[in-house]
Amino acid sequence: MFRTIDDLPAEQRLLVRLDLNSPVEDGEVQDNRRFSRHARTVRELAEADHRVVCLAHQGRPGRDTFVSLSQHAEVLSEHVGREVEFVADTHGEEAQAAIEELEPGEILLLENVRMCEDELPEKDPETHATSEFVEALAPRFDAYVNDAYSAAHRKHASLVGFPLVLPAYAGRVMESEYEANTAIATREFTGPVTMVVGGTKATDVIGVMDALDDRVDRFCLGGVAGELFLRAAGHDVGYDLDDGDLYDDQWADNRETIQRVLAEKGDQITLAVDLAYAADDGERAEVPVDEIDEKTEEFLDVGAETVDRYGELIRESDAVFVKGALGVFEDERFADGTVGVLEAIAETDCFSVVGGGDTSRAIELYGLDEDDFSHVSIAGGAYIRALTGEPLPAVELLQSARNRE
Ligand SMILES: Nc1ncnc2c1ncn2[C@@H]1O[C@H](COP(=O)(O)OP(=O)(O)O)[C@@H](O)[C@H]1O
Ligand SMILES: O=C(OP(=O)(O)O)[C@H](O)COP(=O)(O)O
Repeated sequence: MFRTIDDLPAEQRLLVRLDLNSPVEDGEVQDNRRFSRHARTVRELAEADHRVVCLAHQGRPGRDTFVSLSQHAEVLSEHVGREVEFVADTHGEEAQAAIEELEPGEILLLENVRMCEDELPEKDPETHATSEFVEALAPRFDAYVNDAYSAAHRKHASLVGFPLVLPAYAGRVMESEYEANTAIATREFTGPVTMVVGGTKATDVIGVMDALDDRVDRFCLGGVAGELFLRAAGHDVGYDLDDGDLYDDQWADNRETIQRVLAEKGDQITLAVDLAYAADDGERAEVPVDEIDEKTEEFLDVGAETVDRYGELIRESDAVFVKGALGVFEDERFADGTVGVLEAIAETDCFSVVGGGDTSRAIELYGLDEDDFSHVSIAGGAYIRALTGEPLPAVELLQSARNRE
């Protein structure tokens, strides 16, 4: 394991890496769970009289979401309940002056770290540790805290460079995400383990099923990926209507794998028995999968019978993991599958983890209580990698930093 902020000496000058990467609409940064989660770490550090200098990224160069972090400082400040000063500089003179002026308990957010050209190239930690960026900032601090679990799959300077040159600690988000997302591999469960997999990306679903078939007793499928598996099982669904582009390319790329997974792990796989679509009057309608001779509708959710069956399986489970939505829950008419499954989980006392940036959004959208789940992840790509057992470089560095001491 790694050291956490419980192990920090008193009154440190801390460089704290957060992941505040957020949706941006019409130039406006949207508040989301990443702010509230990281605010807990930042508040705890400030209340302990550390000097807290935060580093974070937003978007990628060339994209609309690549904006300054000035708005992030305001949103973060509201969640922390203390002023978060912002400086429009990553590591130059202005940033260094603001860092020097900081008093114990004060919080500063530096500019979008991806505006610094040393940050983004994926390089090994040793190279990043000797970059101008890391060499300019590191001497200003006593220690480095990484709380950016959801970016831990990236080998960027701010994630892998500092733990080589500063004592390194995990923040509260890093700690809780790591523990929950590796639970599927590390915890012993006494009863059945169920995994609900959906969403739009077949490769994610296949990767999870391939990596976890010895840990998971049954997979409940939905979403686009679920429809592709229905196609592999011989149903006349899982292809694009007209000019859609969700199914056919994924089918061409993954057909053999989906068929292999279905053949090898069929006993563990539960597929939808009914699907939902928008009828001519715009209302939700459902059809049993066995009655579909030809796909004439765009299926946007699993049906009520499927939700009942998945609910039964969840109630029998000792642990449930969720990756990907069962339908287009952003449209209220097609939220029944995703919300029905989340409600079933919330009502049980099984160990539960809900992940995937989009899927976890359904929790607040439909008024579910986050506390009814063991863990709601704020990670997307890192969550998938954790489930499939792929290493997260920034986490490994926190672990090796501890071993070096
Ligand atoms: N049948 C479907 N057709 C189109 N989109 C779907 C369908 N089912 C689920 N989705 C979409 O999948 C998205 C979530 O998928 P994905 O990005 O793979 O998962 P996450 O980011 O939550 O891990 C949701 O935004 C939802 O609208
Ligand atoms: O939002 C993030 O990842 P996610 O979309 O997989 O959750 C992280 O901030 C990483 O961002 P990146 O995928 O631009 O490197």
